[in-house]
Amino acid sequence: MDEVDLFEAEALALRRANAVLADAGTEPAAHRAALEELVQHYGQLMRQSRRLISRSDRTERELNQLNARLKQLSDELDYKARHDNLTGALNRGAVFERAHQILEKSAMSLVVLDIDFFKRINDEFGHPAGDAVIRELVGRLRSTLAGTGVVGRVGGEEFTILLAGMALEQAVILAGKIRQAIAGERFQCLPERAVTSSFGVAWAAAGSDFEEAYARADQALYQAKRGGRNRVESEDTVTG
Ligand SMILES: Nc1nc2c(ncn2[C@@H]2O[C@H](COP(=O)(O)OP(=O)(O)OP(=O)(O)O)[C@@H](O)[C@H]2O)c(=O)[nH]1
Repeated sequence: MDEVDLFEAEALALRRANAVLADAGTEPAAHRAALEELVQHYGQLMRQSRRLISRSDRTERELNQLNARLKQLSDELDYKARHDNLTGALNRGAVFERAHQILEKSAMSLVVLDIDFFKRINDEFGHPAGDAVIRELVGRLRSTLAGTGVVGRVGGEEFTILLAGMALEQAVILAGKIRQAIAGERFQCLPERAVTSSFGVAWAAAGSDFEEAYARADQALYQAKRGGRNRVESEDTVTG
């Protein structure tokens, strides 16, 4: 296929001007005409170049904006993939991943907690009221923890708190404070009835298996439920 010469008209004008220049016998009028033609094409080329430059600047700005938007969307997607959208807490996958990262470097305690008789809250007050309780409960967890620990929602009404570097006894005390922060004052979103939770606490050495510690905390939680709920049990107090 023949290539299209974008500057065909300009090339012709240039060739004509060169021919006039090379011929010593040409009339001044012919020189003038060749010069006028060159000036006209030169002006046109400048106008087109300016247009092209401003168009490419605009395209570059649009590309930068698109890139920024893409980055924002990918950050949002990443956030959504790792967080529970009802409470903003880490989701199960992200909390387990975080736990493995912590255990690579240090020991930790973990607290699992589960809202007591949550099904009844849903049954009596409706699912949206249940959702509001979950949100307010996470708010109370966060304000009691005051920046200590990582909160994850690992199931519908079950949460895990990772406490890097914290001893079991301290974690049991902290779980007691959280229990009180939940049970001690009626929820603003559900003043009609008390909300309580049960707790299981376990400790994991650095480099140990998180899933095993999680199972021990879960066993302690089961004992807290069996023992009457609204209480804290630790792996040390599990009787089997
Ligand atoms: N509103 C609401 N309810 C949920 C959500 N996820 C799970 N649930 C409900 O949580 C309830 C859990 O009930 P159960 O596992 O029987 O436990 P429970 O009633 O809390 O009883 P115990 O744990 O034994 O004290 C079920 O009714 C689920 O439908 C959620 O995101 N929102």
